[in-house]
Amino acid sequence: ELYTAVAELEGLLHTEQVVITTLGNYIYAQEQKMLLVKRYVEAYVDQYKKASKDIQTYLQNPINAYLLVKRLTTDWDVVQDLITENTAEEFIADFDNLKSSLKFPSNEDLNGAAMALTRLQDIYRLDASSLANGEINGVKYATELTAADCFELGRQSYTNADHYHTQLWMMEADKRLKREIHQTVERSEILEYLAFSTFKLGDVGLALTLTNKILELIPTHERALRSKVYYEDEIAKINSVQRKGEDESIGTIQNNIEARLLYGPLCRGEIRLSDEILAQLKCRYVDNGNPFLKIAPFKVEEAYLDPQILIFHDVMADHEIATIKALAQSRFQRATVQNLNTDTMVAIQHRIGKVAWLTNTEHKHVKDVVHRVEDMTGLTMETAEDLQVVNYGIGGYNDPHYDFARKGEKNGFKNLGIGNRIATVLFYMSDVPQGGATIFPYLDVALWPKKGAAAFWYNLHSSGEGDKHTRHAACPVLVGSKWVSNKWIHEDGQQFRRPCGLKRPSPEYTA
Ligand SMILES: O=C(O)CCC(=O)C(=O)O
Ligand SMILES: [Fe+2]
Repeated sequence: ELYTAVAELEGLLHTEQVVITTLGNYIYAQEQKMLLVKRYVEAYVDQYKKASKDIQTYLQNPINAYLLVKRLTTDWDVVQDLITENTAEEFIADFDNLKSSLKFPSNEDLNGAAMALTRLQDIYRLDASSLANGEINGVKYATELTAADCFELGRQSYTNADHYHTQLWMMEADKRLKREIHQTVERSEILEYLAFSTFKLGDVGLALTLTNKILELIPTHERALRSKVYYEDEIAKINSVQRKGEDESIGTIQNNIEARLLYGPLCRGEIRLSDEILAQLKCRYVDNGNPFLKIAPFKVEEAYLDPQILIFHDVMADHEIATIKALAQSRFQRATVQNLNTDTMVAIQHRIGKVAWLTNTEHKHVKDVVHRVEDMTGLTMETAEDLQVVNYGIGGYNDPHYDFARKGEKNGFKNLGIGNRIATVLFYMSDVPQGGATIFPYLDVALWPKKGAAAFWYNLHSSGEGDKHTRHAACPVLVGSKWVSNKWIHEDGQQFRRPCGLKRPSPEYTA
């Protein structure tokens, strides 16, 4: 669970630093030992050369005779001790200590980090070759991947039964391997995964060709020999009966990819509102009739009119952000969201970010922010939920959802007042260099995080019905660390603030 938030990754960098120092010490100790052994060898060579010139004369000298015997007794003992002395053991003990005292990522973390990369690949249409070059959208951010790095991405995809990405990354691994002087992985291993994923994706013919390539490299490769027979059988079957559809897992994975591609264009910023709509959107200063706000009114920008989505600029100060982040960081848990489809595996995966809830009484800055929400919206905070803080790491996202609870849905609202979530105020507590937009797929609206700004919209029509158009999602973070906080406002207590009716009133603001 470490990979989800950039803040957590910092701990791993510390681990790496300690690992580097420990390994450096180990190498130094080994080198010192080898230097000593080398010195003994040099002395042996030196004397041996002298002796070889004239063996008889050399051995007739009692000093030489003594030295020869000494070299092969006590000196040799020293050398032997040096070689057999296990300096490694000492370091192994050190490493065991490190393991228990430092943060080390698990295999699950590795899988999560790899999945995050493949998810970003889909949504932002990043091709494997550029990614392997360390490039994201033309900007070089990272070092190049080796064939082994690509191979591991493929292998992680394989463990998730994601044959599509297995194939992509094994192909990239093979391409890179050809250019490597010091080869980082065995070609036969790449080909094996490549053949299997290719088969799973429906191309038995190519799977067989790839398997034959393995056998060219290693004619006795047992698994390849078995696969060859199997693939040949499959081909024979296809030739007799038209082969039925592939196994379901591929369908599901491809559906997932479809789902991602559906909102990919919005996440990539490829879709813009029409000029007609844009022309109607305005910016203004708003004081909501509040005398205090006359002096410093809110700067409000309309992001959409129906339903109304407003952006409030500069409504969270840097020092408030710092406090809220610090409070949240101390109690992060992996985000969980209620899931109606009961597929628990998926439940963890449709939102990846760390979540913490902050109460008003925790810190003056939290209280100030919540009070500001009341001024911004004109709605009571009496029945609102605590402030929810989220930090999305690389690849962190939130699938399309409604903030309100639908009929028959058990709501998992925190500190809930009675009633549904009438409105959402979403504070952006960081800028995000690439990715991380909040998108409204039905409206073609994408809100790009801007530190200190907040988005505000009503989730419910004034009748209390959920507004279907408010469906929204958080696009995966491509580069950076995204911090937001949600203030969910409830229906209860808003009766005199937002009169109910059958039609949605546009919130009234006095400019
Ligand atoms: O992070 C975002 O941009 C949206 C978050 C969101 O929709 C939620 O937490 O309910
Ligand atoms: Fe939401």
